[in-house]
This record gives sequence, structure tokens and C-alpha cells, in this order.
Amino acid sequence: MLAAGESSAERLMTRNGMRRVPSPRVELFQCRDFVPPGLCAKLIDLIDANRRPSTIADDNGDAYFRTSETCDLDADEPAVSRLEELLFALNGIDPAHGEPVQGQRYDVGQEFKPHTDYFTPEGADYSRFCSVAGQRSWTFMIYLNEVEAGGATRFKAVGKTFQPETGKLLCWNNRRADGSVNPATLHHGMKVRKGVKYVITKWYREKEWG
Ligand SMILES: O=C(O)CCC(=O)C(=O)O
Ligand SMILES: [Fe+2]
Repeated sequence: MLAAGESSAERLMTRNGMRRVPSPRVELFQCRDFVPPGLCAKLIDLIDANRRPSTIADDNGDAYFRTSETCDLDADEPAVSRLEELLFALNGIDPAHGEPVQGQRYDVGQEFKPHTDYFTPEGADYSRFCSVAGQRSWTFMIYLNEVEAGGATRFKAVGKTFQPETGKLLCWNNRRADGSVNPATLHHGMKVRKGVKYVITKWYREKEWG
């Protein structure tokens, strides 16, 4: 039995079409056509209606670290609850451990430079962001559209780059088997060169979200 806030490689791999990146350094998976195109289109409309400049916990003084726009999606929207159902059926993580679903929108030239989704232990912001819900555990990210050029997500430490495709899911465990944070999850949302890129990000916490 998994703990309420947990998923596992074994569980994820029971899904048709799920593929694991063959590296012992990271639990990283992709699954094409995870979200149907109609639902992707609805989520894009919601992001466009509510976007604001993205923020970041710690940009190391680089104002251009994350240049995209972000949108907190309303959990009462039918498209958002449908997405949450799809995620729960796949990962089995108690929704109480999830942060609210976010959408991200990248225009030409925008990117999210190499970063990890976990908060740096002992970092300046660790206690501020993790004191209640604990560390980020799993990331589930979905590409909502095809980008004309650029916009791939690169995991440098494991030599893997993913191209945006409508409905494609990427997911990874931000921790190693012993529970410590995993630096090999470093990833870069690369610059869009042509077109616009939309993604969903769903982060889970070790403890329940406030
Ligand atoms: O847009 C991407 O490819 C990556 C997004 C990301 O890493 C994030 O939102 O944490
Ligand atoms: Fe990220």
C-alpha cells in the first residue's frame, strides 16, 4: 500500500503508453495523449482568460529566469475537475496533497531557465514555502498544444529533451529512493522560437496542502 500522498513507478507503468526514461538516476516518465484535445483547448482558454506574469521562489537575482505567464486555475471549473480526475486515476495521490493546478503560457522568447521544482533544503525560502505542506514530491506536467518551434523541456542530467505535443504528460519524482531531493530532476523550459506554448503544472506535497 502506498501512503496517501504517494505514487510509484510501478503504479504509473501500469498505464497503457507510459514510458520511463531508462536512467537509474531519476524516476521520469512520459505518456502521449494523456489529456484529450478538447480538454486541452478548454484549459488553454482558461489560461488565456486569467494569465499574469510568472513568479519564482528564488531567481538568484536573474529577472529573466522565468519570463512566462502563469494562471492559477479555478478548481470549480469543469475542465479543471476533469483534469484532476484523470490525474488521480493515474497517480493515486490523495488530492489533498496537491497544490492548485496552474497553467503556464510562453510567448516567443519566453522560457523557464534550468531549475528544480523542489525547494532547496536549507535555502532562504525553504521554511517559508515548506513549513506547512512539506517538500514538493511529484510533478505532473501536461503540454496543451504543439509549438511551431522551440519550447522543449530539457533534462540535462539525464540527457533527455521532450517536445511539446498536445495532451502529452511528463511526470517525475522530485526525490530519490531515500527521500532526499534529486538534483538530476533539473529541467529547462526552453525558449519558444515560434508560436505560443501552453502547459499545465500540477505539483504535489509530502503533506496535505493547507
Ligand atoms: O514549460 C516547461 O517546459 C517546464 C515548466 C516547468 O518546469 C515548471 O513550470 O516548473
Ligand atoms: Fe519545473
